[in-house]
Amino acid sequence: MAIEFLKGHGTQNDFVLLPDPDGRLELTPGRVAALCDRRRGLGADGVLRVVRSTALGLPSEGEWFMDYRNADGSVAEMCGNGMRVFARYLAERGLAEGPEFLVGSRAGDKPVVVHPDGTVTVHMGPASVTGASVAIVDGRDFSGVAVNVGNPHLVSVVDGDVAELDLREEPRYDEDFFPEGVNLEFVNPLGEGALRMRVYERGVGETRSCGTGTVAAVAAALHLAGTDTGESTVDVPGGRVTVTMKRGESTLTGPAEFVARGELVDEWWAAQE
Ligand SMILES: N[C@@H](CCC[C@H](N)C(=O)O)C(=O)O
Repeated sequence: MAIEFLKGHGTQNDFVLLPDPDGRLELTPGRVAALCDRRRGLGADGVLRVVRSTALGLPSEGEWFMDYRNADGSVAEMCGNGMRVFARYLAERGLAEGPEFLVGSRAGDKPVVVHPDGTVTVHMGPASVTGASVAIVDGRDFSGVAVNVGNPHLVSVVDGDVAELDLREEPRYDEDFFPEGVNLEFVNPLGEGALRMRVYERGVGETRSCGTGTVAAVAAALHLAGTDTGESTVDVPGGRVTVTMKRGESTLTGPAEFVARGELVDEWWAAQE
């Protein structure tokens, strides 16, 4: 059976899409890690399996479910950049009707709007501040705001330029506070309604963008300013997104691009465990 794939990205957070409407693929952690490997596979930060909600038996009112996996093969609740790419794929393939529709995720159903220029707005839902903790980079402590966007984040506003941080190794964090692991964002305010951000993603490493991370960053910045309402651009190494927050409810708008499509080699797929 030929297995189709597409390669796409949202602000250079890149994904392999696997259309699998009836949930027939045996998508093991080993196969996900092999697909995402930039030398022995296609290379990506994560995999987006395009599957009907009914095929997975997961509760969703949307016809389609974004089954997201990190590059190390782990499952995560939500991926904001992936959701934009996923929504554009459904719209362009004619699998979803109209520019506005619902997509299922492990963090709940997300209303999406695919704009005529190919950018996508995702209604991300609540971004909840859950406390305070500390990330340690290169022996330096960075206090941060913990934010849940369906998945866990710790956002640290940094005094110096975020470009100077060494994120080759995973920063340390309080494992008692984040028993499921955490995505770590480092942020510079750039003035009213503008942030710059770098991120070290759980299950991946440093990526060039993280959509849920940008929402967490804006929620944390607003929280520190004593509000839960506002709008901000977020510049990441891979581009720019815009986040709005209204009484803790968020939207994420940004690009969704496709690079390639093709078929996996059957023998290669079969050889992965
Ligand atoms: N890149 C994603 C987030 C993917 C999941 C994350 N690594 C986790 O484990 O929670 C995004 O754009 O939101």
